[in-house]
Amino acid sequence: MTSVPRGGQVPVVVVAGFLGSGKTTLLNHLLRTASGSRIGVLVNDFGAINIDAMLIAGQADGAVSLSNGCMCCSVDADGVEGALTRLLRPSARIDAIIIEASGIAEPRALIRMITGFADPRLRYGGLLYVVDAADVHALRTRHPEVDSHIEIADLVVINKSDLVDARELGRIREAVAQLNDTAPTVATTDAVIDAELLFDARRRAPDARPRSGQLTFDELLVDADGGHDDCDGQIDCDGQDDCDAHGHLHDSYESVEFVSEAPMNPRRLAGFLERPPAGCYRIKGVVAFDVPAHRQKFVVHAVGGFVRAERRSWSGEPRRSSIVVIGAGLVADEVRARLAAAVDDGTHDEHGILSITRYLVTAP
Ligand SMILES: Nc1nc2c(ncn2[C@@H]2O[C@H](COP(=O)(O)OP(=O)(O)OP(=O)(O)O)[C@@H](O)[C@H]2O)c(=O)[nH]1
Repeated sequence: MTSVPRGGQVPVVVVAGFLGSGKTTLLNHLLRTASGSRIGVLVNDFGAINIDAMLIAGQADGAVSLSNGCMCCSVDADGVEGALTRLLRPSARIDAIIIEASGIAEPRALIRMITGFADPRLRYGGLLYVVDAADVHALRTRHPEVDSHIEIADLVVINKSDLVDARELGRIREAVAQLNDTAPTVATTDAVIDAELLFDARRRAPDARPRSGQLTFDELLVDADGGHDDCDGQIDCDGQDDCDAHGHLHDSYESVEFVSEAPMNPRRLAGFLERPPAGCYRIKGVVAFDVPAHRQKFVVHAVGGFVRAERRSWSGEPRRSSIVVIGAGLVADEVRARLAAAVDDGTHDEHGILSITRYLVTAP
């Protein structure tokens, strides 16, 4: 990827990759490790509930989240432009901006949107494309358009390399190189990459005022009139030049959201994650259980056949479960009915929590 020129333009790096490949994990890693740099983050999630923004380190610290469907296709690019403009104001003193595209965004349209902004303080910083090592071959068969995304990447991160052996990793590298022989590839577990690959983290002038890490949400919104976009969870696409979207991945994907104020039953929720409804590819959510010693916030993920859970603390937000199910051909009523059946009805189940805790990973 390119480094920041002395002129001081802020690079805008797009992080894209299919559903569940590890984009949020990567972003979180960068936010945790690039402590010397101030990174502005735009998160674009698919669906009305922005789970990704909830999962960004520090509870959306420094994140402007745009839950208006697929960013590349929002008719009104002002939402993105406005957010970028806020991040670019001098008082924000941002070193780099990362846009996490939704898992079914069309990177080309996003890149055109960024390069189309006539703001001299901004420069396109490249496309980082994340692939899931365990799924990339099947994904390319299912969605051949992924090849064209890899072709235009400036850096390809082959994530989840822990799930494949060295020979398979070699095959994936070869396949990526056949599509794109100029972009470097990095094989990672838990998307651990060096921030220097994305932008020059040493850019700050020696006499610059000390900075206190990431911007807070409030700092970002300080001069935001209207702030976040009016979002209705719809994907708006009018087929403009910047949005020759027909044939985009999101055409065939939809999401179903489920929110419960009552806690979930761990065993039944685990059953849902392990045997997802027909057409489901991806499930993610934050979940509350009413189980002694397990009343923390559980973050649950299912991608393909893989389930993962993390335990975090609630940081002031309501103890509520929010789950997003993404797939093709989902029957929304059935999905919601199955999740409703996984709400805790008070049935005693002494060891039920084990069906979730067995999937716990230590947050990287
Ligand atoms: N085994 C394994 N799991 C990983 C790795 N990186 C991420 N994951 C898990 O994969 C799941 C999806 O990761 P995310 O970072 O949320 O993926 P994403 O690309 O942001 O997903 P979408 O927002 O749905 O597109 C989570 O359960 C992660 O913990 C890895 O290197 N190995």
